[in-house]
Amino acid sequence: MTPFLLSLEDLSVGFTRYSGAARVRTVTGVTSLSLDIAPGEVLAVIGASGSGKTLLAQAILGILPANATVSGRVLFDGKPLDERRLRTLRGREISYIPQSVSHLDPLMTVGRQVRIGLDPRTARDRQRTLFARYGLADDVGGRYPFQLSGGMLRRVLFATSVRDTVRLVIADEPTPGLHADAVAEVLRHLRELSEGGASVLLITHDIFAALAVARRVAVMHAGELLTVEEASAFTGDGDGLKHPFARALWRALPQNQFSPGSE
Ligand SMILES: Nc1ncnc2c1ncn2[C@@H]1O[C@H](COP(=O)(O)OP(=O)(O)OP(=O)(O)O)[C@@H](O)[C@H]1O
Ligand code: NI
Repeated sequence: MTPFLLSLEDLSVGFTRYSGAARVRTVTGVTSLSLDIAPGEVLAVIGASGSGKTLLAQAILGILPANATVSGRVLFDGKPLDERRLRTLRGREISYIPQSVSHLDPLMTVGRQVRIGLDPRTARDRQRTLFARYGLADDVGGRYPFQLSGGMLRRVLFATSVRDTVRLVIADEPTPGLHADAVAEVLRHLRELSEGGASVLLITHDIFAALAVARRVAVMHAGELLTVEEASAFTGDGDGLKHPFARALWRALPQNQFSPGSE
């Protein structure tokens, strides 16, 4: 039995693009990516916009865009995560906190959306518990997404995606546009999930958010996973980082103010 909850083996995602009359071009979104996540581990994936982070999440969840082709293997509990297993695991053992609050249904009250997938007999009680956990007042359940603030919508997304049975949480950019307190709150929720035993894959642009919760940080660039670094190595001048790209990324942060010629 593998010690890993999730293993990606040589995962690639490509797109077919039609340019001109019949010329077909394949564009790679993710190239030969291999990665393991241990039970209860928080692993962050960082990388610039377009580096393939969301595709990685979508490949694991089996929700890639229709024009994507995928190869390689995704193992959950050491067994291939095929469409059939995904159908039973998604929303129960594997949950997804999507990049955009536009994943919420604009025409359904947020309370109903939080109750989707819950046992109908206990759904109302569970909703109350989840709302309390994420600091949402009870009456918020009767409102529609457009009636809530961005921060409240983020918390609703957590409430819709988090179940007691969850073993893997994939959070895609849960913090952009939030003020510092709200970021800290989101990170605290992710940490709580991992303390409860779930593995967390945190996708983010924000390296400091990543370092606040993750033990390891995977660095993506142009569809490739360049390196997986220990979070503790992102310190000082980054000498402990294995990969030159990770060192460059770290040193280029305005917070790290390395004067030219200081190396
Ligand atoms: N449906 C699609 N058709 C063609 N190309 C796509 C499609 N979806 C994504 N791509 C391409 O794949 C690459 C990776 O996209 P992805 O959404 O994974 O990036 P990302 O790292 O999540 O970026 P961001 O930080 O902006 O969310 C991009 O270059 C994008 O143009
Ligand atoms: Ni993305």
